[in-house]
Amino acid sequence: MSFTEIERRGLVMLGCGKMGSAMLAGWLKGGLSPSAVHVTDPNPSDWLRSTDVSINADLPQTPAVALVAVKPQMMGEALPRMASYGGGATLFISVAAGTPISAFEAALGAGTRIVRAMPNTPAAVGKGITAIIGNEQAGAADLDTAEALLSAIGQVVRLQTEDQIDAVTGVSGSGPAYVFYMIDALAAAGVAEGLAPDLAMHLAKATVAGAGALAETAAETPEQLRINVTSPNGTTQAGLEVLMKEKGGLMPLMRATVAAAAARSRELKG
Ligand SMILES: NC(=O)C1=CN([C@@H]2O[C@H](COP(=O)(O)OP(=O)(O)OC[C@H]3O[C@@H](n4cnc5c(N)ncnc54)[C@H](OP(=O)(O)O)[C@@H]3O)[C@@H](O)[C@H]2O)C=CC1
Ligand SMILES: O=C(O)[C@@H]1CCC=N1
Repeated sequence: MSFTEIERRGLVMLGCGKMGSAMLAGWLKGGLSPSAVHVTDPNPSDWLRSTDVSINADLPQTPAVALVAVKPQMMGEALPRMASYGGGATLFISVAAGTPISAFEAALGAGTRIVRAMPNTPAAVGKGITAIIGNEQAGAADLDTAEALLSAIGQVVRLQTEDQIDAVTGVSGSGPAYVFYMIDALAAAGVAEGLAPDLAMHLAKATVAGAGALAETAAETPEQLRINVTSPNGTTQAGLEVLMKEKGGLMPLMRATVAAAAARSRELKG
């Protein structure tokens, strides 16, 4: 399936909140015609209204793609509206945490082509990462279509098995929230050391953004990049002796954080 087919048959979005809007912004920026996009959402945002996409109007009969971006808790209410698209003519892409492919097959029919995806919010600036996995009916062309669509908002990785998505959710789906909290924590620590709040936040944001960019592009591993910052018996060593404590340090804390998020993802399956 090509974008030409999406332009011809349409793309339907069920739910267009934070994640849906991030993706839609990427697609519109990438050249997708607003007239090809049909959104169903009870509370369209001002941003969504400012685009020329069709909102809560008549939907195409057999869109090329139906994107499901409602909260998992709303799925039971929202999905039946898409039942007429089941059976194979439309490719479904779901970004919902927790909701397994089997739940879509049960609601939409076993012949339905479904790609389950786990993106993250840096998608809003084209810096997302999305993991995808298809059901048996989703062929190579469907995965290529999903990857092409999701590439508009960042990187795409393919999974081997659906159960990997719980750990992916715990790492990269929820991960931006951990990093944002770390920015707050770093800034608050700067304020506690006497810096003005604005300056502390500026330093914290730029440090996390810069370290992230360096980690992504440098040939060295994150471990080596850390070593590069750490002068023997210097300031970083003093700081890391706290952060890297075996008990109560960041490693066990992050392990417990990701485990809790992944466990919640498994739990959402119901
Ligand atoms: N936010 C994130 O970082 C990530 C989210 N996800 C997944 O993306 C999905 C959406 O999350 P997010 O964008 O954050 O949530 P939002 O609440 O921002 O967006 C969901 C949207 O769906 C609307 N909605 C509710 N009920 C229906 C319905 N019956 N039919 C159509 N639309 C409906 C909501 O309206 P209203 O506000 O009125 O309820 C809202 O606008 C979730 O399943 C989540 O697991 C995946 C990865 C990352
Ligand atoms: O918190 C959540 O459940 C969603 C899934 C990953 C990020 N946000």
